[in-house]
Order: sequence, then structure tokens, then C-alpha cells
Amino acid sequence: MRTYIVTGAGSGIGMATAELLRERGQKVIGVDLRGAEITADLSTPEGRKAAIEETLRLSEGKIDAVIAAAGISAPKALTVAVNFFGVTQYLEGLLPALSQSEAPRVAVVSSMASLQPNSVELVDALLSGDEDAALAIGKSLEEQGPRTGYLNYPSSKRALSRWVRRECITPAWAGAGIPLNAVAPGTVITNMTREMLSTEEGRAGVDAHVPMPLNYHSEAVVIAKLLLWLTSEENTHVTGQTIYIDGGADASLRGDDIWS
Ligand SMILES: NC(=O)c1ccc[n+]([C@@H]2O[C@H](COP(=O)([O-])OP(=O)(O)OC[C@H]3O[C@@H](n4cnc5c(N)ncnc54)[C@H](O)[C@@H]3O)[C@@H](O)[C@H]2O)c1
Repeated sequence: MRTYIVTGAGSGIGMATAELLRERGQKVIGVDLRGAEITADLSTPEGRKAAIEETLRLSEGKIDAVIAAAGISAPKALTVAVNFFGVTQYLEGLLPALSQSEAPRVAVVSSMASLQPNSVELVDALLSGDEDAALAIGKSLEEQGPRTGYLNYPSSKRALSRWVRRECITPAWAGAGIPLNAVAPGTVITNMTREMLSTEEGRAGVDAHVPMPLNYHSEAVVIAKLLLWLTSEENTHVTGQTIYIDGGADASLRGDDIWS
């Protein structure tokens, strides 16, 4: 039995992932604002510190895999605090416990939104690790109204996918033998999207931004299955990837020559 930490385990993709892991006989410690073994707020440095301490305590210092699914999609600076630092700082705090495992694995949940227009300035600030600077940029986007404020979301996910790619080859991760990947869903039916998808107008709005040639929205369990494989012992060589699980959205947006 492997010990998995799943953030966002109280709802949606995180909940489906925790359920599937338990069905398959794994030990799961969920982390969320509510409805999980560890109640934690990953939006602040203090909340992350407390979450790390509690995670290390409950896992007794040995963690086989972490799946970081907690996230929000609001036109607010808070979005970058949760979606970027709530993932990266939390994971960094768990590195010593991951290195105790014989087959440590980590996967985070990015988004197809990582390919949408974003704020380059904000992405750079996030990747520099300067949370105050990033929050100041996020706040100024927020104050310009919901349309500009929404840039916080694709910027947080763009930075997260770039962080995965940058970190996976460093001594901290590759040196410790930890494959580190992201999955990037298209539209998934969860609490985050349920309201938008419940009306024809809402669905049309979402679909206009997320082309989906396969023509159906995904269920959380579909994303969970990929997360399970990436963090299983079977995955020995996939690292640094953002895997779009999006019904063809990435292929539509970026076309067939992303290597040129
Ligand atoms: N639903 C989609 O269409 C979609 C598409 C692409 C990516 N994603 C990403 O998938 C991940 C999971 O989203 P979901 O669709 O399952 O949404 P969801 O709202 O059902 O679940 C998100 C969970 O994160 C938790 N969370 C939020 N803020 C937190 C905080 N400060 N501290 C701790 N936990 C916090 C929430 O309480 C919730 O349980 C997110 O990172 C989201 O950005 C979702």
C-alpha cells in the first residue's frame, strides 16, 4: 500500500482521485478547506506551513506520492496564491518525506487555460517566487474588472506548467528520483464549472474559449485515472510534462507543429 497526499480532496477532481485511490487499496490523506482529513488553507504562507506540518505528522514522514488538485478560478489575486504557491510551496515542504519513498511521484493539476492569453509579467513574477510581487500584479488585474481579473487564472496555470518543466530536472526533484508532471484538463464537470455548464448560454461561453473537437466535457474520474498512472510505480520515465487531457483543445489551439 502506498501513501498518497491529495489536495483539493473535498470536491471535484481531487475527490474523484482520492476515491479511486482508496478503491484501489491505497492510503490517502486528503487536504482541503473542508471535507478532508487535513483542514488547511493553502492560500497563505502560514496556511501552507501548517498544512505541511500536519501532512508530515499524519504521514509519519514518509510519502509515496502527492497529487495537487486544489485550485480556484476567480478573477482575483487569490487565484494565483492558491493555484501557484499553494502547489509549489506545499510540494517543496514535502520533499524530505517524498525522498523517503522507494518510488516517489508527484502530479499537479494545471489547465488547458495555461494556453490562453495571460499576463507575462505575472507569470514571470510567479516563477521568480516573489509572492508579494505576484499578488500586487494579480490585485491590479483584479481591480481592472472581471475580464482582466480572469488573467489571474491562465497566468497561474501557465506558471505552474512552466515550474514543473523547470524543476523536474533539478537535483531537488530528478536528484531525488521524483517524476514531476502536470495534467491540463479542458472543461470538466465539477463544482467549479457546474453552474456555468447548467445553461445553454453558459455552455456556449465556455465552449467558445475551449474548443473541444471530441465534443464532450470530461468527468472528474477521467482526469483522476491519468493522475493515478502518472503517480504510480509504473511511471518511471515520464517527467516534466504537461499532459493535455482536453478532448483536442490543445491540438486545435497549437496545431501540429509545436516543435518548430
Ligand atoms: N473543472 C474544470 O473544468 C477544470 C479544468 C481545468 C483545470 N481544473 C483544475 O482542476 C483542479 C480541481 O478543480 P475542480 O474542477 O475539481 O474544482 P472543485 O471546486 O470541485 O475542487 C477544488 C477544491 O480545491 C479546494 N480549495 C480551494 N481553495 C483552497 C485553499 N485555499 N486551500 C485548500 N483547498 C482549497 C476547494 O475547497 C475544492 O474542494 C483545480 O486546480 C482547477 O483549476 C479544473
